[in-house]
Order: sequence, then C-alpha cells, then structure tokens
Amino acid sequence: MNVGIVGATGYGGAELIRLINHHPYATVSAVYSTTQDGAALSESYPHMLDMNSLVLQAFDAKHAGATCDVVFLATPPGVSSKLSPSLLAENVKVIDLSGDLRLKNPDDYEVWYKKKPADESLLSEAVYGLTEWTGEAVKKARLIANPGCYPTAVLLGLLPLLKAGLIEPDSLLIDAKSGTSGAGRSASAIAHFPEMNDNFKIYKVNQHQHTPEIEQMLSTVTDKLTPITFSTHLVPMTRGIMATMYGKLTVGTQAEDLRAAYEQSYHSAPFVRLRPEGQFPSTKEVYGSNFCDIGFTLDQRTNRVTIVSVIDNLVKGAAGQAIHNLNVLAGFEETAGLQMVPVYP
Ligand SMILES: NC(=O)C1=CN([C@@H]2O[C@H](COP(=O)(O)OP(=O)(O)OC[C@H]3O[C@@H](n4cnc5c(N)ncnc54)[C@H](OP(=O)(O)O)[C@@H]3O)[C@@H](O)[C@H]2O)C=CC1
Ligand SMILES: CC(=O)N[C@@H](CCC(=O)OP(=O)(O)O)C(=O)O
Repeated sequence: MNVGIVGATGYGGAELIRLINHHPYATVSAVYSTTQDGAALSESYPHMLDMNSLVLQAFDAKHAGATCDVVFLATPPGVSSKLSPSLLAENVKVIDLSGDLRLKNPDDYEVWYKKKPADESLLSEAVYGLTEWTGEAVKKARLIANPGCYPTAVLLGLLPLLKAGLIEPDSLLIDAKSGTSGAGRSASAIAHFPEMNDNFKIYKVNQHQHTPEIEQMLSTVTDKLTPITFSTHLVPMTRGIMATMYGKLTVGTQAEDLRAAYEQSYHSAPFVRLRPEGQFPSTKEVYGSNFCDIGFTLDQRTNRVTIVSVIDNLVKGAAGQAIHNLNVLAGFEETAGLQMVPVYP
C-alpha cells in the first residue's frame, strides 16, 4: 500500500516516516511540504540521511491521487478541513492527525480551536479513530479523525469504568502532563529549553481544546454529556504523557470490578497493557512504543479510584495510532509495523 504524508517536516510526520519504514505492507510514496518543495528529507532531519529518495514536494491532490492509496495529514489546525475534500475526490483515504475533524459539533470547534470549522458533511463522515473503541467503524471509513494525544491516554483509562457504571461521571478530575514534543517542532516560546528545563508548568487551564473531545467520547458510554475538569501540564521531557485521573466510585464497586471492566474492554486489544492493582506505569515504560499502559487503585477511605494512563504522545498519541487505524481500514493485522518494544532506559 502506498501512503503519502502532508506535514512530513513536523514531528508527527517524521514519526510516521520512521514507523512506516518498518511496516511490512505500507511504503511512503510521497512527502509533502509547504515550505521545502524540492528538498531532501535529511535537510530537515539529518537522522534520516539514508532516506533521501524521499524528496519533499508541494502538496497536489492530483499527484496524491496518482501515487497514494492513503494520505496522512500531520498538519496544524485549519489545514485538513481544506485538504481532505480534494483527497477524497481523488479516491484517496485520509487519516487526519489534527483536531479538525474530531468534534461533531462545529460550534465546539469554533469555541475551543478559535477557527472556522470544517463543513458539516465532512464532520459527519469522519470516523473518530480511537481504534480500541471504534475499530468497527474504522474498517469501513475513508476519512479518519485520529484522536488527540491527551484524549488517547485519558479515554483509554476511563471508558471501561464509565461503560461499566463503576464511577460517577460528574466526579471526574483529570490531571495530565506532557513532554514538549506534544507542542510540535515549531513550538512557541512556552516550550523552549530555558523555559522548560528544570521547570513544570500548568497551561490552558479550563481552556484546553481536548476537553470537548474527551467529553464527546465519554458521552458515548454514559449517554449524557458531562463536563469534566481537565488540567494539562508541560514537563521537561521530550516524549510521554501521563494522565492521572480520579473518580468517585458508585455504590458497591470493588477493586475486582474495576479489573474485570478493563479486562472485558481490552482482552483482545494488543496495545493496552493493564498493571496489577496498585502498580503504576511511568512514561519511560512506553517510550517509542504504541502501548498505553494503565494502572489503578481503589482508596476505601475516600471511596475514589486513582487511574494512571501513560502513552508516548508521538506514537500511541499520534503516528502509531494513525498506523493502527491504517491497519484496521486496510485489513492488515492490527499490529503490523507496530510491534516495537519500548526504548528503555
Ligand atoms: N506532536 C504531537 O505529539 C501530536 C500532534 N498532533 C497533531 O498533529 C498535527 C501535527 O503535529 P506536529 O507534527 O507535532 O506539528 P509540527 O509543528 O511539528 O509540524 C506540522 C507540519 O505541518 C506543516 N504545515 C504547516 N502549515 C501548513 C499548511 N498551511 N499546509 C500544509 N502543511 C502545513 C509544516 O510543514 P511544512 O512547513 O514543511 O509544510 C509542519 O512541519 C497537529 O495538528 C497536532 O496538533 C496530534 C497528536 C499528538
Ligand atoms: C504539549 C503540548 O503543547 N501539547 C499540545 C497538543 C496539541 C495537539 O495535539 O493539538 P490537537 O490534537 O488539537 O491537534 C497542546 O496541549 O495544545
């Protein structure tokens, strides 16, 4: 299968190239850039010096139609809503890593992204690609909205317990932390070395654009939209997200109910790993891999559960999850090209 990447000079694009290089059935056949038409990939990324057959070029939907079966859009907000229709018209399937097509309500996009939303027809066609939960719809999709990095960690940790009715949805507190690659290669000053080294920052308090995305997906298992408290922090590391989540248990919930709910949801999910009760994962334990590791414990004293979910933001939170979606929609085995053991230490 031939794939193209728009935004190939960014971190998400580079991670797609790295992972697809090991994919048994997919080949990168086109890499698009708005700023580096004609440049070799190694001009942006010298670590890909041996991949100089990949020459960056200006995006052209007709070219993509002639050379690619699927195109990944690893582009900033506001771009994929414009490019997707021209790719679909060329019979090319689209996997969008940005937030443009994730929110079904266009007003939410306008409020949280402060940009013009995509056309409603595009939003209604886009399938939210949280593969473990929406894989059946992904199989039939031609347009996939790949989940955000924070929502991936948060939703994989919360959905099984909410679906089983084990925690009160309106009691949820979500405290998430990310490495700075989450902000992209052209990150603003907030993520620069002198700002972030030896520092720890909270940001976008009550304003993070992933809030409605999390609420939207949680509502599919609780049947009502419940506002959440969701805080995001930058930590001085390159990759990794840890979401620590707290919720009040419903009457009678025991630790074995929590474990049973996770096992029921993820018994055949190759990328979700559950820790024994009371043991918690760290971000390094998933670094460079497509795993989401989850730990939990129940506090009898407060009648609350603490859940910890970790991912690599660039893999499970972006490129790896996008390739997982590619595998499902193409009918490949789910793990094709994604069986990396985490890099440790
Ligand atoms: N970093 C992460 O951990 C995650 C990122 N995402 C999302 O994935 C997308 C890509 O993120 P990331 O790779 O980190 O971002 P980067 O800033 O690292 O890269 C984005 C790339 O998009 C290209 N670009 C910029 N403007 C345009 C445009 N108008 N049209 C087409 N291409 C353009 C640029 O390449 P060029 O100048 O060569 O055109 C740039 O290299 C974003 O929407 C992000 O929010 C989602 C999950 C996790
Ligand atoms: C660390 C960091 O800055 N992370 C970014 C993630 C951005 C992102 O992935 O945005 P979309 O999913 O909405 O496209 C942020 O918090 O805004």
